[in-house]
Amino acid sequence: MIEIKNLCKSFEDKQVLKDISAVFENGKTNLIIGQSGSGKTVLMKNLVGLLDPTSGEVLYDGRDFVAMSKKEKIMLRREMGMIFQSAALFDSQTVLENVMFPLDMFSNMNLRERQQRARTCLDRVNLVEAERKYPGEISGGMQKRVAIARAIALNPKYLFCDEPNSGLDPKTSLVIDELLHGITQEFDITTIINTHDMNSVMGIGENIIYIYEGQKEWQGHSKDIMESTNRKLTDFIFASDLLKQMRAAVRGKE
Ligand SMILES: Nc1ncnc2c1ncn2[C@@H]1O[C@H](COP(=O)(O)OP(=O)(O)OP(=O)(O)O)[C@@H](O)[C@H]1O
Repeated sequence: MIEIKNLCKSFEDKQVLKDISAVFENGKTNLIIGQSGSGKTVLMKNLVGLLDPTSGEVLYDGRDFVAMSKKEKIMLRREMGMIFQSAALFDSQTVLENVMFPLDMFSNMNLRERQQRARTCLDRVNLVEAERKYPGEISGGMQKRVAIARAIALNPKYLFCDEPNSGLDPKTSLVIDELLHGITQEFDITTIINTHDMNSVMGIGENIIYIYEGQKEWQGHSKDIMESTNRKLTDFIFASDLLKQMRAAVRGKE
């Protein structure tokens, strides 16, 4: 579980995050949503330590991340897996080598053990057959699955995903969402996903935090969205006519 308390972040005189408190639960897919420029990326960067909050607390299972020494932060980072918007794979390394990379860097395993662990992770994302291929030889969806396999190689307690579905078609996005959701439950990970994808919001939004102009405007489950009377949230979620009609149909049936 990750908890943030009264988190504020300013750049010079511009306040981007305004007093955000929230809990991101383990075993659940926690989603951060909001308009472009609302502060989602800045929030995620404060969580993983790429930015320091101006004030407030970030607690990893009660451990105060902001107050930690550099060495303690490095230790904690080993418990974090990250999936970036672009899959961020090494083009000159095979799929297997890419997944082995964090094990090469941070584990004491011998080569055989590292290969075995990487294959187990590739198996979890149904990609064992691609282990000898290079990133340039596989599809964008497959690259994302390799990135997921790499992110779980060290058995992370916390998983951060920045726009995991960007550039993917809806069907492939669904595969990625199901994978992230499945892994989160299976390994009881605290997963935090920064997303614009409304299919993800409705499909795997177990704990959604809606940021509006740097403030937490709403928090809840995707099931609560249909019933919500929060105008800022519904204007954002149901921005398209199709979604507006779907909502009207659901509410009409009640
Ligand atoms: N290093 C920085 N210095 C100054 N301002 C910054 C910095 N990083 C972000 N900002 C500002 O913070 C605000 C929030 O940016 P952020 O990237 O978090 O938005 P976002 O919600 O992730 O948007 P998007 O959905 O488009 O990625 C923006 O106004 C941005 O210009």
